[in-house]
Amino acid sequence: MNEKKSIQNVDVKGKKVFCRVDFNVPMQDGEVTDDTRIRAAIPTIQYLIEQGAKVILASHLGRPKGEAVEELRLDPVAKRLSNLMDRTVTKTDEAYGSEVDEAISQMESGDVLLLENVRFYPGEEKNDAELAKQFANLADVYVNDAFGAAHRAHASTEGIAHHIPAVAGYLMEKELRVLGNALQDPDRPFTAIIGGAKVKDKIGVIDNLIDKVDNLIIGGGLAYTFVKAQGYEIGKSLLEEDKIETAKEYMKKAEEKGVNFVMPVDVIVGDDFSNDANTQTVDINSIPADWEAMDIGPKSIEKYSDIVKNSKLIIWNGPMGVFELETFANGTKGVAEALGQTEGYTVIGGGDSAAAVEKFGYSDQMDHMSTGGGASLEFMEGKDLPGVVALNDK
Ligand SMILES: Nc1ncnc2c1ncn2[C@@H]1O[C@H](COP(=O)(O)OP(=O)(O)O)[C@@H](O)[C@H]1O
Ligand SMILES: O=C(OP(=O)(O)O)[C@H](O)COP(=O)(O)O
Ligand SMILES: [Mg+2]
Repeated sequence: MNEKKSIQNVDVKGKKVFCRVDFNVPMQDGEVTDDTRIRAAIPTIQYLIEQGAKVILASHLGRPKGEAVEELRLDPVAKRLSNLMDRTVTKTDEAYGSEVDEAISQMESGDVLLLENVRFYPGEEKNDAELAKQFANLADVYVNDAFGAAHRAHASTEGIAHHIPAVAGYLMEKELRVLGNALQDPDRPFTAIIGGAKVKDKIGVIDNLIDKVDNLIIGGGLAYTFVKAQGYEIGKSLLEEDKIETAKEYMKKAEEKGVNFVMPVDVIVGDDFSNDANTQTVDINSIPADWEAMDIGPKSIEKYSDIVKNSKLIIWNGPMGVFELETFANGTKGVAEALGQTEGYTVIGGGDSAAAVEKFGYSDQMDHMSTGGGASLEFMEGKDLPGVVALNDK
């Protein structure tokens, strides 16, 4: 990262700045339920304002797959940012085009504009060259502060950087510095806890983590592809069918390398994806058909907590269960508590994991709360992040 230009190495005074942020925040009923990622981007936005730049913010929200989805518009995000910064944030209903051109032409130094969800355009995730140019045409300088999306080579995270001067924002810099330091010659025992719902994205990370960690704990929706790979039935639990063989290979590799591969020993199953679901606590080999495993059970929490308390470095990405529903929150709460109590160095990554830790009141006890889940995992694996690679060298 040292070799990439940062916001301080470029003149932004009075310039139009396209600033990619990760405002992919948890939402419910049109309200932002956790604004960690919005707050994390404020130092960069504030700096740009102080420099008299015209700040054009861009972000994705959710996975709208290239078309406009009403619930994924960024208006609630603009409102929250405006409240947090106590200033007007103009929001456009497009991310480029005549409405945007008009709004930018009205901007004065220090004004802040938020473009519409960039994933409403099919070219965003395809890293379409034309769309990247459209974005670049809006501004003089590109700042990437979206660490949480830096593992994506998309038009607003990668493509645009090839057209105008491109530098890292403060959040991007801080994330790379802190995560880089933690991973350099890690203290041991080194434990990784991986959960969450983005199974396809995250399962591959395990391969490289096995080469680095002493304990690899699996939980959340990610666990059940492994449970299935062990030969147990998983009812209606989250499954990535075509990753079962991969899961088997990873478990074998962990055994060969002497890595302690830790799976849930019991789970809470529900008959409905709601707080009113009927629930049962069952051993991992007894998940009933037609039920869905939505949290880890008490024996698993205890097992995971013991390992966490005896570790010197713990990285955690992905909730242990559907923590948004109180009925299935105990696993995530229990693991968060153990991380809060351990003397080891704790790194939490991911929009939803950070939201959970915040919700349960443990964020002050963590050593580093990363805004990136998939991004922090890929970085810690040693992979290059396309959103960083594309920035200008010093
Ligand atoms: N057993 C499970 N079944 C279904 N979804 C789950 C399960 N455990 C966790 N989840 C969901 O995983 C989501 C977060 O996953 P992910 O985005 O991968 O994590 P992060 O944002 O921390 O990187 C949460 O919304 C949570 O409800
Ligand atoms: O929320 C995000 O990642 P995370 O769930 O791993 O924390 C980022 O905004 C990336 O989103 P994406 O996984 O839809 O590309
Ligand atoms: Mg997430």
